[in-house]
Amino acid sequence: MKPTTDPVLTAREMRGAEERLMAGGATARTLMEIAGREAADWVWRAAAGRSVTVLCGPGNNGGDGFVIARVLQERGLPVEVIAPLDTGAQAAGEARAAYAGPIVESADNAVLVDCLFGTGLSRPLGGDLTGLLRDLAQRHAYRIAVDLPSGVESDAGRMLDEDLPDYHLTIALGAWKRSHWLMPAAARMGERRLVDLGIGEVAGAARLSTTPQVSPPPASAHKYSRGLLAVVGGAMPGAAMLAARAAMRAGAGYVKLLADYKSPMTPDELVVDDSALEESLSDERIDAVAIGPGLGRDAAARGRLLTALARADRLVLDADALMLLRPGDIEDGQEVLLTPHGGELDALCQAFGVEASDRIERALAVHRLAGCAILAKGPDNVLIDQDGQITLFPPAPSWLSTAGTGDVLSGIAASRMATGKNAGDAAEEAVWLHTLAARMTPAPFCSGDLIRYIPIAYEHFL
Ligand SMILES: NC(=O)C1=CN([C@@H]2O[C@H](COP(=O)(O)OP(=O)(O)OC[C@H]3O[C@@H](n4cnc5c(N)ncnc54)[C@H](OP(=O)(O)O)[C@@H]3O)[C@@H](O)[C@H]2O)[C@@H](O)CC1
Ligand SMILES: [K+]
Repeated sequence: MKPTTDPVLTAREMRGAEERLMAGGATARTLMEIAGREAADWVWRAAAGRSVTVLCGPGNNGGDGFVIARVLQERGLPVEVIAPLDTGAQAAGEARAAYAGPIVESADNAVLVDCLFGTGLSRPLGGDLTGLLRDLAQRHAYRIAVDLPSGVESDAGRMLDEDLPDYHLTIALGAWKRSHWLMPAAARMGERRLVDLGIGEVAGAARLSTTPQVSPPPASAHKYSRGLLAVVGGAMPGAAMLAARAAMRAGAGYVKLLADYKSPMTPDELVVDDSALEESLSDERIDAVAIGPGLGRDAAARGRLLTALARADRLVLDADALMLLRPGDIEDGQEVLLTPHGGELDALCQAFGVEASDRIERALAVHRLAGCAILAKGPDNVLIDQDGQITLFPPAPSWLSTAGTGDVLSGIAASRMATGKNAGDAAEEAVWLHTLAARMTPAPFCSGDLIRYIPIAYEHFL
């Protein structure tokens, strides 16, 4: 298992972590005081002397708001509090009593601090509260969410109401919540900061990916020792070619395209092997196989997929291969990475009889039933590695929403696997290489442009 140094928790895991802190002597009130003070530091910096409105809700998120308001006022900042609901939680009530400043119906200040709801939000806000939030958002040029923007459900990245405001800064308390890194919620949060409450590691929790370190080839390297990747082509040349071209720049020493076409666009460095698939895959020097981009979805394509699965132990399955995969295809002892986008994850769930609605739960179920690692790719990548560890990532640039970038990602992941990385590490490195290449490629770009920036991204992680 990877260390969960930066855990990403569900609301339930967060409550468990809070209970452990309390068993160690902390109280809800002391935790609120620490969280509120630390959050106030961030608000103080962002406000830079400007006036602040704190919107406080009925629970402990509202209690944090009263601490923030008190601390900012003690430091001399002009502060007003709006508290549209009665305070319910005991610690929050104490925090409210300790705040001596103005409580108003509405306010026009420079900075809005949203402490209406955090992880305790259990249902949509409804008309009055959404109206209030939208109105306040219009009146405040700079908006900060404490723990979570109100209206975000903690675990699945869902918005419980429509047309809620965007924020410039979101201050997570104690630990990241899954929705800090899942769309569509993550897109509303602006910059993210984390306040440490000493929660430490949480067994079984998701983790936030940290930047990888890749290596140069060892001094004694030759093309085979660096990893031979076979990309299995099929009906359409373009997508397999993209995956192969990306793989050539992501670490493998030798990339072969197994297909019966040679287009004028084929790079000189790419070896195209058009012999029968059984024969070309019998080369024992092959370290990993990538199959799916441009494979097709007919019986011949399914035949090529079964041949690849019969002949290779380490594979990346993408695109059409994911539409063709069936329960029982992957055998024990094989190391396989699936890289589905949303529609392909739907198809996998259908093929494997998975009914969960939460994306992470769906990916976990496919991981268990298919017996492999899975990278659910998109603007918010979710990785389940071979051991079931969930890893989330900082958001990828939205310019990646263009044809072929998924083929590039699976090509990079396959290249990393060919170098000897296990499926989970290969996928994690691929996401970072792909994301950084996208940040550096002049936009709007197409997937071919993106490929040229993979080596520059690689160099960055050396
Ligand atoms: N964990 C930790 O270590 C720490 C946690 N801290 C803070 O605690 C926060 C979690 O606090 P929390 O559990 O009190 O939840 P919170 O989000 O304030 O709201 C719950 C209240 O709202 C109500 N309510 C819900 N939905 C509603 C709706 N649609 N419309 C109206 N009401 C609605 C709900 O009522 P009920 O559903 O019970 O009817 C309940 O009264 C967390 O985000 C962080 O900020 C820090 O202080 C320190 C360390
Ligand atoms: K909030």
